Amino acid sequence: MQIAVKNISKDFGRKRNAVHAIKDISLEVDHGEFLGIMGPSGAGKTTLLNMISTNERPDHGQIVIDGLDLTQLHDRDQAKYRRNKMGFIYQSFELLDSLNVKENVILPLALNRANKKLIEERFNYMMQLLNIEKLSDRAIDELSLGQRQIVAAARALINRPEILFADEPTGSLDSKSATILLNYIQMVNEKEKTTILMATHDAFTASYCSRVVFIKDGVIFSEIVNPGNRDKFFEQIINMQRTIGGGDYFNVSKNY
Ligand SMILES: Nc1ncnc2c1ncn2[C@@H]1O[C@H](COP(=O)(O)OP(=O)(O)OP(=O)(O)O)[C@@H](O)[C@H]1O
Repeated sequence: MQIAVKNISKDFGRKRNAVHAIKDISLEVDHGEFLGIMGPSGAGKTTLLNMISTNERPDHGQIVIDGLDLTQLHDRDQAKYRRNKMGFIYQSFELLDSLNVKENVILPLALNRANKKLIEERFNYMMQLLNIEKLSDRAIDELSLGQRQIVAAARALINRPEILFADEPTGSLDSKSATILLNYIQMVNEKEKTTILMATHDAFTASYCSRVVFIKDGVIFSEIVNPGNRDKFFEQIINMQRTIGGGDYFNVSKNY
């Protein structure tokens, strides 16, 4: 087991206005898993991801990764841990418009003061792996949304993170771009053995995972393991969404 989430809780606000975003959640994730986190809007998906990635501190409980209790680290050491071991992809890409594609992708290595040769090697490898070599010199505003997200994935992965966190990575993409991105993420999971934690409300996106945990109102409601067939898994996810309820997050009609 790589990640042990032990009895974490998180409240926002105070007293009468307090929101109990996460209530005593425990969860284990193995090395190389591709874990999906699903649940209705406001269920606590982003808060849970942010706590596991140390971007947010839990009020109670521990996050233990490879035997190290990250909740015991000071902010500065947590930031260093994130830089060295974790990669992030968000719905909004978070690329810097003032830099071109190459400059964006190599940024994590440049910030870590990696040597030039390593930067070139890793850059070429990543661009080839994700099939975006042609985009190297482009400006960010010359890219389609799908291309932007694959560039964001390249940047998240250039450091060879042990864990990739993806929060609604397909949320801004059309179905074709989403499919391309998900195939690349799955390939990276298999080829690089990167552990992936992905929050999504979209059943098709979640069907790429090896396991999906469903949260509702800040607690784990259930989980499903991919039976080894994506279509079947997709159906199981849809059925679980129906069981949980929770309004408009059912993205069933999306025709991929
Ligand atoms: N910074 C914050 N301040 C106050 N309340 C917050 C904050 N962040 C999250 N919350 C609340 O905590 C709960 C869980 O939010 P969270 O964003 O984790 O849910 P989610 O499942 O990711 O939702 P969505 O699918 O809509 O993104 C919600 O009720 C939300 O309003």
